[in-house]
Amino acid sequence: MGIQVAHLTKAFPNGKGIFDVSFEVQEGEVFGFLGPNGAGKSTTIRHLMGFMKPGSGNAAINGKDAWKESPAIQKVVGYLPGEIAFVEGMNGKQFLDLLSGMRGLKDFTKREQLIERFQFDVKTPIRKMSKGMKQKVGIVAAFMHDPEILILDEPTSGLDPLMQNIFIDLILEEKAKGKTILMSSHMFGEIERTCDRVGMIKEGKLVAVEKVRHMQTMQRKLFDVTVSSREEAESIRSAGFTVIESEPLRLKVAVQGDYDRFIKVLSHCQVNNLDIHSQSLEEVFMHYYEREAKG
Ligand SMILES: Nc1ncnc2c1ncn2[C@@H]1O[C@H](COP(=O)(O)OP(=O)(O)OP(=O)(O)O)[C@@H](O)[C@H]1O
Repeated sequence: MGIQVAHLTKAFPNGKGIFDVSFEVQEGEVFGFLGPNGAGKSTTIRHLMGFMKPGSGNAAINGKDAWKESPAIQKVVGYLPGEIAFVEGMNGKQFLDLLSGMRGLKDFTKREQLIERFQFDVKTPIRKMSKGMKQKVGIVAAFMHDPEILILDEPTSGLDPLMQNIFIDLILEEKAKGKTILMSSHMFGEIERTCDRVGMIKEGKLVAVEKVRHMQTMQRKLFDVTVSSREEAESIRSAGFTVIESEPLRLKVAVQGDYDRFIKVLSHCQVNNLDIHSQSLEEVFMHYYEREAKG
């Protein structure tokens, strides 16, 4: 069960679109869908919600074809669109009431908790809301019926850092309850903190799917070290690590995993200065992804 996308292709007349995209999100898994603007994240997601007919291939949720069984799917999924289409003239509460009515929602506890958590005045007319406030209404709408599957298109866009953190906590709680979640983003940080696996899409093609944990093991640390003699600098240079920058007494060395051996090499030197920088997962992905692109 969960989410399946198989060879999904949709070419727009302008030549853009998505091409042969395949991935699965297992039940209980949180999957991050990462890519730059215009890469095809929303197009893929719209197919999963049954808003678009695939050119070829298919998308399915819990074994149901997203296009053919779209009404049934929309009932069980919590969906946050990239851009929410609000009904003119409503305030936040009226909008949520409308959706609650359409879904036959009886228990409003979760909805009230979410409104409290995201701290916004639900009675504000939507046309007067900031982008962030509208996003909060969208988040409440996606989560309030406690769906088993959540499909979230750039959920933190427009949220300030405090609210981004509240959102990340919410995802982690839902994950702990066993929810299946697909979320798109162009920010690596939130994907790293929440997701089990990440798929990277570029120009309509899925270029890599990896476990976040695996990406983390590929993370390097950059040691910026200043020693007191040229001999010491040479002993570091010849120890078999990747030296990125080299001055007579100062070296920038990339170390991946074998920190202990590097520290032992340093222990024979007089270290006058030391800075350590962890390569971000985004940098790891970029390298990975350039390598994949070159084949
Ligand atoms: N209905 C459409 N007709 C023509 N082109 C489209 C249509 N929908 C999307 N596109 C194009 O397809 C590409 C993928 O768009 P999509 O919205 O899926 O990207 P995205 O990864 O979600 O980007 P963003 O981060 O900007 O939301 C873009 O070049 C977009 O202009």
